[in-house]
Amino acid sequence: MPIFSAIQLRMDLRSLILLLVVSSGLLILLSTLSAARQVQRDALIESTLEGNQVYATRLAKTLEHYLQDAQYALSYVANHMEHSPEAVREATQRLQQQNHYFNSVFRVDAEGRVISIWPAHLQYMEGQLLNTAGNHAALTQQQPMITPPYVSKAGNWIIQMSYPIKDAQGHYQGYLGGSIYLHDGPLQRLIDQHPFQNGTYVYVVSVQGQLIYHPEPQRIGEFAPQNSVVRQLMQGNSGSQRLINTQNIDMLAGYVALPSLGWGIVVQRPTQKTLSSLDMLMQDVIKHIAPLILVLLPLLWWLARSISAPLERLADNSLDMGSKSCIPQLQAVSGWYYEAQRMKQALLLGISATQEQLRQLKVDAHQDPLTGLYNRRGLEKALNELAASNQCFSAITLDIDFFKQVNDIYGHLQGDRVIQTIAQVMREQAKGKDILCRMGGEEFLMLLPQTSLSDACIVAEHLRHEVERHRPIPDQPLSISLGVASYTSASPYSPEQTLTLADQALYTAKRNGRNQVVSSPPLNSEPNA
Ligand SMILES: Nc1nc2c(ncn2[C@@H]2O[C@H](COP(=O)(O)OP(=O)(O)OP(=O)(O)O)[C@@H](O)[C@H]2O)c(=O)[nH]1
Repeated sequence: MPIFSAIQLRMDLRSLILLLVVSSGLLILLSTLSAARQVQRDALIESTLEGNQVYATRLAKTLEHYLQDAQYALSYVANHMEHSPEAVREATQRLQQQNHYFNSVFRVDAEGRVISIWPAHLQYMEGQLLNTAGNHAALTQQQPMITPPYVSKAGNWIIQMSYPIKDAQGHYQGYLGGSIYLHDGPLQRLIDQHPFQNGTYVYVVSVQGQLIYHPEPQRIGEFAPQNSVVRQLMQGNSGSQRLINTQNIDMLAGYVALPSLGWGIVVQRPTQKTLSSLDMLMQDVIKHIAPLILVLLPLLWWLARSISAPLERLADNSLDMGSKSCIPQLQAVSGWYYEAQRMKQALLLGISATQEQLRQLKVDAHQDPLTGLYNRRGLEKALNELAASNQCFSAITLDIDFFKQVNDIYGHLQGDRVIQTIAQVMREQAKGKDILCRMGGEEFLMLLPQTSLSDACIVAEHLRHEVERHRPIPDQPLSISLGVASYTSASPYSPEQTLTLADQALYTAKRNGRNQVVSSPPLNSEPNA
């Protein structure tokens, strides 16, 4: 047997309904969760990108103001500074200590020699030629500027801000400079003023693609032009995007270019961190749905059972459609829904019709169609019942005399009428429990339960007389010959042999001249009539 049909046979309607409902429910739930997750995910990514860009814009403005303020403070002091060594020292000290813009402030002459520097621990450099990238840039350009990041003498990544100093004739006299640490300095305090708990961080990049600030200090000074956001900033573009960064991490970045400084600010958050809240949200949703499912499952089971139960009972009860209890049992099944009700009605109609046909078949099998009396099969059944109940009975066999003549003279239809008349007379003479039978042709038999031979002979004589009286064919006299025998518990003959005795008596009656009753044994020799 193919596997599929084997499975089909085992699967009942209840399991099918459950399977269907549970699987479609799960499918709907999963697709809803998946769609909700997708929508939520897109919204989260969108809002994170937007939030990062807004924050980058705000930070850019703050940074721009900060550096403008620092530049202004530097220019103001440079423009108003006295040239005496004490005045220069006091000015550098005040600028460094009061405003907190710079990690160090220094006055450098036109050759690049340090005239004054603050804080105090750097004063060993005074009088020395300053050999830094910032110094070279300031001396070369001789205008207000901010350098790209470089490593200071003390080994720190810094940027240098400088403002040129000129005498009354406009001759270049050196510059006033300030250094800003790119890590652990005012820049970091400014950028990290709002610490993030959610994995978000900020970095600052120059138009050359060099990291000016990064929370991992070892990365400051690194060039990252392969980073797509850095590339956008190098072209002066602002915006937001999802990207894989140089560390191969999926990021959501908002970025803003600061053309006035030649810098770009990037605020970014790992995508995975953003989406982790989504997983928690989904877990919450499932936690809320799970009890509902637990309540629903038994309900579904009950529903599936209620749907399948009437069909199961209809099927079970229909198996025994021949039994009398079948119809009442089917009627007791509650067909609470349309299809079950229709199936119940169809089964009741079908089984009633089948039972009626069976009944008719049984009747037909035991009945002679011309007279309505029992046929030979009916006789057998009646005889078996008599034998089973061990009842005594008498048998009268009878045969129409010269019936062939009737058929020959008047035809078979008239012959049939005569046969029906004999049957009618037998019915009229019979009592309630008497069994009437047409054995075939014009031969009949009467079984009289609980009747002695002498009483049976009286009945036989009545029959003979009544037949003689009837004239179904007016000009044709009608008579019958009869043989009678009896069966009792003391009888040496079986019930079947008793019928043979009656038959033999009938032949005797025929031989003796017909139209008479002969008993076996003859009446005067009956032992106990
Ligand atoms: N009309 C009709 N005739 C039948 C039927 N069955 C048998 N017969 C006829 O009954 C006749 C029986 O004839 P026989 O057996 O010679 O007996 P009989 O003429 O009655 O003579 P005895 O019995 O010796 O008195 C035959 O002609 C059969 O054709 C039937 O159902 N209808």
